[in-house]
Amino acid sequence: MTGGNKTTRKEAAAPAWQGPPALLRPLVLIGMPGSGKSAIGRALSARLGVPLNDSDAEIEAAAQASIAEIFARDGEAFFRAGEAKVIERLLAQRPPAVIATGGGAFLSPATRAAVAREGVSLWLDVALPVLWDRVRHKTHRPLLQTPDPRGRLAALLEERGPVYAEAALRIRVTREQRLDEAVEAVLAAIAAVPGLLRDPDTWTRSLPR
Ligand SMILES: Nc1ncnc2c1ncn2[C@@H]1O[C@H](COP(=O)(O)OP(=O)(O)O)[C@@H](O)[C@H]1O
Ligand SMILES: O=C(O)C1=C[C@@H](OP(=O)(O)O)[C@@H](O)[C@H](O)C1
Ligand SMILES: [Mg+2]
Repeated sequence: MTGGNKTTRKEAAAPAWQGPPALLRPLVLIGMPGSGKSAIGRALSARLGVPLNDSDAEIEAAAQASIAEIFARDGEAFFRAGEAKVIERLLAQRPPAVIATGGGAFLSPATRAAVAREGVSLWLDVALPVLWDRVRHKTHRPLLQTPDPRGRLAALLEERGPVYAEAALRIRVTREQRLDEAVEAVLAAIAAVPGLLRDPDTWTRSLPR
């Protein structure tokens, strides 16, 4: 630990963006629970000066209930239908936002088609042991409230991996990578996509060497 000194050189070199919204199309983060969609999405949106829309948070606000309550009260199918509608709506919002999806959202063929049409998808690919360490002490994910949550997580990764692989972009995030480093890796990947970032050179020039 570095104690209370929170202002590192890297943080000082990467302030929140003050210019016009940098994204020209929505960027849709996909991946397993614990892959960092919400956390990376939040930091990346501040970096780019665009809104962060988290589909789970939108659903919770609309239903005035937590994801766990919605699963228990209305069932997963109801949640999935709401999730698909919310993502369609977020894709149409302007200025284009960073959209953090829930881990199961990209499994819907209709959602995959809408994302490919309107935006750019990016898979945060994180290995099972890292995912497990991040989610094991959390209780807000109903799919993992089972007698064998690690087994469930492994099964979900096995089943979903080939579908996540359909994303336009893929970033492998390792255990060693800090959140700000993962954000820079995402930025480098999206700067290489034509028509996604305004003035992509601005972003690649600011990357640490
Ligand atoms: N690159 C990273 N390094 C360290 N911790 C991370 C990283 N990405 C995410 N986390 C942490 O892992 C946990 C799960 O992340 P979260 O963003 O909620 O994942 P998701 O939305 O994909 O389920 C959070 O506590 C978050 O702060
Ligand atoms: O993987 C899933 O099917 C889910 C992931 C959760 O979001 P995170 O991926 O942000 O944890 C949330 O949407 C819900 O609990 C279902
Ligand atoms: Mg999330």
